[in-house]
Amino acid sequence: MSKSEKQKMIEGENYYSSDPELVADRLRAIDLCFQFNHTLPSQQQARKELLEALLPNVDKQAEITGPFFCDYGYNIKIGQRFYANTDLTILDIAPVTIGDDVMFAPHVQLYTAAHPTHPERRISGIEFGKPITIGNKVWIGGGVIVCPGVTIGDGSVIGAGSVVTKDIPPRVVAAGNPCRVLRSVDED
Ligand SMILES: CC(=O)SCCNC(=O)CCNC(=O)[C@H](O)C(C)(C)COP(=O)(O)OP(=O)(O)OC[C@H]1O[C@@H](n2cnc3c(N)ncnc32)[C@H](O)[C@@H]1OP(=O)(O)O
Repeated sequence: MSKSEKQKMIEGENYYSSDPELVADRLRAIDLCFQFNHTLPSQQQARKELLEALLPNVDKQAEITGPFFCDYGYNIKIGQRFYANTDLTILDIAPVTIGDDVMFAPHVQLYTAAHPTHPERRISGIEFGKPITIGNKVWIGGGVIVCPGVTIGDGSVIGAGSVVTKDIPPRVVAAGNPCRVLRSVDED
């Protein structure tokens, strides 16, 4: 049996996002994001239920300030004691895996989504994703963009405004565009 466009998307193969199953999944997710983003901060139970419906693979105690945006929701896994400050965007075409005790500052953007750089192939509508993995005890500073395929090691810190284009090892402070290792966290 041939793979569905959804299977191809999750497995990082070329796929078409115009596939009806994916269009329906995205509509469901962005409706839930919209509803979540239009609750009052004090509507704690409603916010919790909306996040649980949107993010079935995220620890139920995760704290996401909002506004929050994602494409599908079911491709995002987050461990215990997660906190995200305002305006988190996760384009979860491919799996996004976040460990325990992770903290995001405002305006963090995780992009698994990619399009061909070749213009004629790009306008054909074909696209693909690459997974993003963030280890345990990571702190990501304000305005950071994490590009497709990147892994950030356990215990690392990413400085504000960084664009992370390549893997970052465990237990380092890294910053800049492109993001480079500055020092070990153990020098603190
Ligand atoms: C939930 C929440 O998190 S809300 C809080 C939001 N706060 C933030 O997002 C702040 C994030 N913090 C940072 O970006 C900090 O600069 C850190 C943690 C990355 C680095 O802090 P420190 O280890 O104290 O580094 P320090 O200030 O000594 O700078 C060391 C060098 O790195 C450079 N540097 C530090 N941060 C950055 C950065 N974000 N981008 C580029 N370069 C940087 C400095 O300019 C300095 O360069 P130099 O050696 O040429 O002078």
